[in-house]
Amino acid sequence: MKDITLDARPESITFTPEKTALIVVDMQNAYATKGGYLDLAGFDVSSTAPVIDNIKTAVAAARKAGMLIIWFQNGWDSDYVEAGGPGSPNWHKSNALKTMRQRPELLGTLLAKGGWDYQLVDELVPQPGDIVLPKPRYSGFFNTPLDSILRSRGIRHLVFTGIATNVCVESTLRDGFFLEYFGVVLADATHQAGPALAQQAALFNIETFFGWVSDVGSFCRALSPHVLARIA
Ligand SMILES: NC(=O)N/C=C\C(=O)O
Repeated sequence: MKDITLDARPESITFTPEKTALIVVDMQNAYATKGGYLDLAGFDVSSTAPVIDNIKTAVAAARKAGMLIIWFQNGWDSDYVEAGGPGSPNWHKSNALKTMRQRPELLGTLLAKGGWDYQLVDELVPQPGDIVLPKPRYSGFFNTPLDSILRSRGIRHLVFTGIATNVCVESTLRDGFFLEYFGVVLADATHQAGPALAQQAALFNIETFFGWVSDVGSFCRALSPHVLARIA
């Protein structure tokens, strides 16, 4: 197992691919497809197609390099018991729940397990050996087995892709920081919920306070000698 060095901001970062996970956050129809939750709630999802392509490229490179791939799906049971009632801030702040309160005909559809909105987009298909994890809140560390999955494999470095940069990606990376994980975001494999400034602000926060920011081209370039060495 050899280390690789990835060009990143504010400085390059070195890690062992076999001891690193690529985390794909919430690439569900809800967040990336017209007619899904974000679109119905008034967020712009018109430029998510290149992000999906870039995630596909990053996942393929990571898999060849021996990295663990973890896919998150955000949501709840179709009765929304897991979402929490009025006693939970989630009930008050979740735009999916708010949208359904405004449009009761959508109840049971947005972010509901088993439905189209909850499904990963057609272009991104987990493979045997990948791990698919449901999560009930923005952070992938909250009420999920993520930490023990990573610790049991000796994984300390996390490479993040997915939607939304400023919500679930940033929340998971921040919680990882507090748990002593090194978090890197591939900026062109992420997309914000909200205006472009939300993307810039999230990347600024990550680069300055919580982790590192790179891109899919740099990630693939950094991994390619490692992939060739694994094949030889
Ligand atoms: N996956 C996310 O970043 N989600 C953002 C908002 C939401 O789920 O309401």
